[in-house]
Amino acid sequence: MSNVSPSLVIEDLLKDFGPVPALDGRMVRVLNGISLKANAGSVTTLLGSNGAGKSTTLACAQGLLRPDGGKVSLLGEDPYGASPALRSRVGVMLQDGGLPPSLRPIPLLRHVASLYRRPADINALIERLGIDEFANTSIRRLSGGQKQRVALAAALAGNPEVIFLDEPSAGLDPQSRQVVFDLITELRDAGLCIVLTTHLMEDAQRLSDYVYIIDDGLNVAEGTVAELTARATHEATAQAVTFTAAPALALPQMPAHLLLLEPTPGQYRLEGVRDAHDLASLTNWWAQESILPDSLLMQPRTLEDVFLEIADKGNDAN
Ligand SMILES: Nc1ncnc2c1ncn2[C@@H]1O[C@H](COP(=O)(O)OP(=O)(O)OP(=O)(O)O)[C@@H](O)[C@H]1O
Repeated sequence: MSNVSPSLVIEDLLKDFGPVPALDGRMVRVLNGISLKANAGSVTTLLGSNGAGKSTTLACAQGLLRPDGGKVSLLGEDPYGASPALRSRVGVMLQDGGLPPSLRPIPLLRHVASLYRRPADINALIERLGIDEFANTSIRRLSGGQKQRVALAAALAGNPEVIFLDEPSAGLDPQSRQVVFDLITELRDAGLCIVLTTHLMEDAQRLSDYVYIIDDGLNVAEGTVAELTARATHEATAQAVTFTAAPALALPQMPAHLLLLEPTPGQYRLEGVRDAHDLASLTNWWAQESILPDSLLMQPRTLEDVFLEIADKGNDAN
């Protein structure tokens, strides 16, 4: 770990919305004490289900919303009501784009870049993100994925040190998604602090250096993808082994923590495998019955498994 201070520090963040008419005019607390840090040269991801509080956390981190408690420090300053000097060091890509609908993308991007003292090479960004392909279409008529690409270019136009990306891959086709992912990785390698939100586990797994899992306005787990998935292998639900063999085999008795199923004819699945002994329960049966599977797959833990376990625990506790 470097001794450089984190670009973003959030401590015990609280945020209330309301009054909400459906709740007899009461306020509703949507952030319940979120704490996190994000470093330069790193992709920090807030992962959580719909309504978990990710966008609200970003809005407080960017200074768009005033927190009701806790502290936010962005590049050493409180971002709420911050100086223009701080704002020029930060790029923001909002979930709904926030782009003026009647303008065409390229004049818009050139204008945004001209507002900054040290703008990015806007032509290079336009080419990189394929924006010239729809240069003559107004923002209003762009597809969701095209708008996303323009919004990303606008967020990068000022050459920011920190960039906030709210669901950057939403609505993108596989090719554009790859372009955006490569760009994010390059910006990270160039030293930017990138903070993004997603509820897509695969995106989080591919892009993140550090992940915070947010649930009900609180960070409930954190770590690198490797740390989060490794931790889960020691927990109750472990890896699954799937294999294909002749259909309708008589299934043997397995140790109580293992579950052997044939979900579809000839496709078998052993759940709850924690160690080599568990695997031996399976291979001993194959040896006794002279079964040689046609295919075999160990399924490593994914962020999705970790996320679902945490969500299950949350539901059990409620
Ligand atoms: N202005 C508002 N007034 C009342 N409630 C709000 C307001 N803005 C957000 N909320 C509520 O706050 C909660 C958190 O919303 P937020 O947008 O931060 O979630 P999210 O994790 O980003 O979700 P998603 O993945 O769906 O974008 C939700 O229950 C939402 O309905």
